[in-house]
Amino acid sequence: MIGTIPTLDRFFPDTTSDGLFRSRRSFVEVQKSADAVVISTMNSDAVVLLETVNFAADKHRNQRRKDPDGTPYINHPIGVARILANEGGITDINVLQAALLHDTVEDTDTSPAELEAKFGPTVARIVQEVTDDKSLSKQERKRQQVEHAPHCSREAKLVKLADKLYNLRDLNRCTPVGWTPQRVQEYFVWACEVVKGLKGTNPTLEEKLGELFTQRGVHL
Ligand SMILES: Nc1nc2c(ncn2[C@@H]2O[C@H](COP(=O)(O)OP(=O)(O)O)[C@@H](OP(=O)(O)OP(=O)(O)O)[C@H]2O)c(=O)[nH]1
Repeated sequence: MIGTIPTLDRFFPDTTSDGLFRSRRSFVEVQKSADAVVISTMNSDAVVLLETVNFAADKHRNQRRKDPDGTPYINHPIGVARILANEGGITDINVLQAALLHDTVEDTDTSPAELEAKFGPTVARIVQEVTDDKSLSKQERKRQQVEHAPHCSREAKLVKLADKLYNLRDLNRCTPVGWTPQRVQEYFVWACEVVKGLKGTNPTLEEKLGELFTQRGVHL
């Protein structure tokens, strides 16, 4: 699109210098060329997702997965978001952002207030819903996930479904360092109990989870 010289304020009337969540309008980049100002438009959702994945990558920068290769941790949240988009058919930007950020509060120094200031209340709320209370014992955290799953919002249920699908596939791919076959099986059994409370949210993701459980002799 070729146009006259605009002021950026005209295109970012609702954007703050440090806030992204209000800048949902078309992102307009102005480039001066020899004889005209070229205005190219870029999907604002793409910009928001780039900022979100950059934030998550920075927060998880020193963390690795438990697999023998020590895969960078950020591969997990990116994978969860990709499952939602590519397999779950999810286009809700808040859900995709929450997937990218889902372990930042639980596993890094990120606070819920920081997420709300940067990404808005909806994203912060979804992340909070999928965040375990690390002050509790592992047994109690696992119990609470089963108990809370049915009461989560649909958005949080989607993130939880994709999170479990990613982790179960990862367990089939390779065993985390120090895990016995029994511990792997126990994770499948426990994950199935959580997923039972998420049923009726996304048929495709639930079917794929069901197949993994069946292969392990566990039934949804
Ligand atoms: N399968 C797999 N999981 C890995 C790997 N590296 C890290 N994890 C994480 O380990 C957690 C599961 O391990 P557990 O021993 O059951 O839980 P814990 O870390 O809370 O003690 C999951 O995180 P979580 O946030 O606790 O998820 P969830 O337990 O709520 O599903 C999963 O994302 C890996 O290489 N493979």
